[in-house]
Amino acid sequence: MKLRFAPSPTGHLHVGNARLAIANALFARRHGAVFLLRIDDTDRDRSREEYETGIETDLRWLGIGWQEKAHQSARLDRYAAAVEALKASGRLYPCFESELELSAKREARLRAGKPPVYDRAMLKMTPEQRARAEANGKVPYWRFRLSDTTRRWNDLVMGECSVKLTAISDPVLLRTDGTVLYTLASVVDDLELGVTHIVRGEDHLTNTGVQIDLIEALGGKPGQFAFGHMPLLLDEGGAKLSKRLDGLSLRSLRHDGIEPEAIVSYLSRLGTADDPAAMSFDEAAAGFDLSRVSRSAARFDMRQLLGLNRKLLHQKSFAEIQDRLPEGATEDFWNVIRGNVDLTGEIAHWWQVVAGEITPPGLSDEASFLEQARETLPPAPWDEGTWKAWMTALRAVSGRSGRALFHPLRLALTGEEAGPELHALIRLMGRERVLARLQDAAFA
Ligand SMILES: Nc1ncnc2c1ncn2[C@@H]1O[C@H](COP(=O)(O)OP(=O)(O)OP(=O)(O)O)[C@@H](O)[C@H]1O
Repeated sequence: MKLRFAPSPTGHLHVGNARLAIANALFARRHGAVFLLRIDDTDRDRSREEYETGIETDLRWLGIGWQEKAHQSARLDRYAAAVEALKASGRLYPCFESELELSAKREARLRAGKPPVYDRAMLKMTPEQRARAEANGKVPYWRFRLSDTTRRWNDLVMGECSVKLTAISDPVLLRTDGTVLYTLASVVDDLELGVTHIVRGEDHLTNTGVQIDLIEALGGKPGQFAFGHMPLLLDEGGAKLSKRLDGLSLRSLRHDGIEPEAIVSYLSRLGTADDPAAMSFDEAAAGFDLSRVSRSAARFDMRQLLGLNRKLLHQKSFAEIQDRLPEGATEDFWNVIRGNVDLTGEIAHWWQVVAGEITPPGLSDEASFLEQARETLPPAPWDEGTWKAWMTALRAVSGRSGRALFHPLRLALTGEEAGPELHALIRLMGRERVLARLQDAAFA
């Protein structure tokens, strides 16, 4: 078994692309199949090496490896050979009509109440007519003559699908400049590189009937491939994600401090009836089933992803996160803050709170209370009973309790309205820092 993920290196992978990469990788892991990374780089103007490097970085970050890699740009001779074979079998025929002529024909057919399908006029051209056109400097493009049949397949996601080829215009597979179209390149690759399962986005669904026809014309069997078309992923506003728009890229999520496991967990169960849960790559693979994926478009929900990220961070041990903690950060520090971070980027902030500087909140209204807090602060050394002893003393001198007692303290000590438990934070901060913070807040 072999699956492939085939991105074009024309931008950074977004979460929609990632959904497909993850689906292929999980399917491959679950069934022990080979994962092929195919770089669809035939668009020389838009393809860039840095994007290809970026795709590899993103995939590795998600925990996706590949056993094989191919570049379409290195296989142009294979596409040329397929073109020759199709010409020889008469399935590829030359056409000379201009865009203008074609649109006039389309309109005439529509006016006559017929579907605007190409009329195959060029199939009837005699060798003399063709020679004359070429002598006049015209260069043909080439269309693939579709079978007069309906192609059917049982899609792994969409269920029973069919495409009536007589309702479709014969597609152009070779341009006047000699370059081939994606449909041809993709089919040649899938046939020659031994792919067995084609799992891709719904944007390729309408083309599948044509591809099955082409597979057969190139010597394959119509049922040789299993197809699965996953619905497109929309952004929170309902728009289709695109590399061109650089929206919701994996790169930006990584920079924002999202964990790769959160993305894999979220995207592997998106559009299924399963509740989103934080899981490892192997757990995600074990329960992955394309037939459970909804057939309608899914919407990306950042809150769900952040929720999973928070859970995953909470579960991480010091050893697992250590290399991403600020220098000097201890296991105690991690255990105190880990329940309070949505994103790894927030860790540095809490490190500043316990071991660095914060902007003092202006609490001059609370100056006398903060002074009482300084006076009642127990002497060093501190232990687990310190906080309780301090609060008992402070309650007695200030007459405060509940929020009136804790809120100004939290603000003065951390600069934040909410966060990890204060009793744990003060032990990480140490007595001198606590005293300084109380003073700074009173005079800010
Ligand atoms: N919004 C999306 N949701 C789900 N899958 C998508 C989405 N966009 C692309 N894909 C899938 O991602 C895979 C890689 O495709 P490709 O590199 O052509 O991405 P693309 O974002 O459509 O590119 P571009 O924006 O440059 O046209 C394909 O299987 C494609 O079907």
